[in-house]
Amino acid sequence: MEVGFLGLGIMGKAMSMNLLMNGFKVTVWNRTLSKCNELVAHGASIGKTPAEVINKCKITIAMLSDPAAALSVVLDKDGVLEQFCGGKGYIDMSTVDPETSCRINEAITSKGGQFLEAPVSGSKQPAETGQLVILAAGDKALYEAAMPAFDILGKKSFFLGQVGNGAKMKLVVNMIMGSMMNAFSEGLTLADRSGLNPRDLLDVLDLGAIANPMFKGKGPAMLQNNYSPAFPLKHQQKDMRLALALGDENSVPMPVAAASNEAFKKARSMGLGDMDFSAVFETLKVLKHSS
Ligand SMILES: NC(=O)C1=CN([C@@H]2O[C@H](COP(=O)(O)OP(=O)(O)OC[C@H]3O[C@@H](n4cnc5c(N)ncnc54)[C@H](OP(=O)(O)O)[C@@H]3O)[C@@H](O)[C@H]2O)C=CC1
Ligand SMILES: O=CCCC(=O)O
Repeated sequence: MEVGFLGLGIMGKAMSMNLLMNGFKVTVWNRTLSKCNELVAHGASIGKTPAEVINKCKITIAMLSDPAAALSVVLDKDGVLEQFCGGKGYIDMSTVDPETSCRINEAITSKGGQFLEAPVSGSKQPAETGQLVILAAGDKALYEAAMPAFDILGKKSFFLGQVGNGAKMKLVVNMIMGSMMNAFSEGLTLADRSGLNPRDLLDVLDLGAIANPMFKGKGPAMLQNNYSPAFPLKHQQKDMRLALALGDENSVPMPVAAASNEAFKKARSMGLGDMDFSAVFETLKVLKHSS
């Protein structure tokens, strides 16, 4: 099967490499074109623009940073829409808001094409090992046509109905995750300041009702001030902001998520946006120094 792939950041690089290593023919494009080199060295073809990739491939996947990037790649000069026509499918796996997904859907279908949103749960390592959870919605025939690729990329795919539902599900999940990360950071800090060994806290948490892969995976690195990015903090803050907007639209009070968003904004203001989202832990250390 041949696919196009637009966006070779942390996730896109791992996902496209995984497709390549599993026998797919992949044509890649990235805004910073030099990031295509590693994929090309492993057998990928390169498109100089998104339009060139669309022209070549029947199905193209995108994995881009945020709503502005997702729209720009479709609508701007040399973008996806310039070459779109009937018989082609576009799958956006970026995390965006439902409105952005709906705008892209309208643009693609106005050209006779098929559109699927398919944001993912799971981070850098699951992307490398094909263990993502795919949250698809939109064109059911495209979902079925893309299943050989989804089977490589993920351990489970959900089809959630109309366009927007995938984005909503993803934002709800990441809203919960961001709030959990803040509660976890406060717990590690409270344990330390009240005289406990935070490593003991990790062991206790891991044996109880709130044990989870995120605490287990990120905790030891956080205690060593290691925030090597798997999920960049700037993207987690974007997801909190988009989830809060979804809460506004649906009149859902979300005081916990709102406070967590403020903590991620604080971390961004400290220059931590490109670090892993667990670097929000650092915002609590600043309080210590200033007291
Ligand atoms: N990292 C993770 O754990 C997860 C991330 N996600 C979501 O997946 C998406 C990608 O995440 P991730 O790979 O971590 O992000 P990165 O920041 O590593 O990569 C972002 C990608 O978007 C491209 N990009 C940014 N702005 C533009 C633009 N204006 N025009 C064209 N391309 C642009 C970048 O190109 P360039 O190289 O030129 O900067 C790069 O390819 C995000 O929506 C994120 O929320 C979802 C699940 C997990
Ligand atoms: O959007 C990013 C999700 C990261 C994760 O699920 O670990």
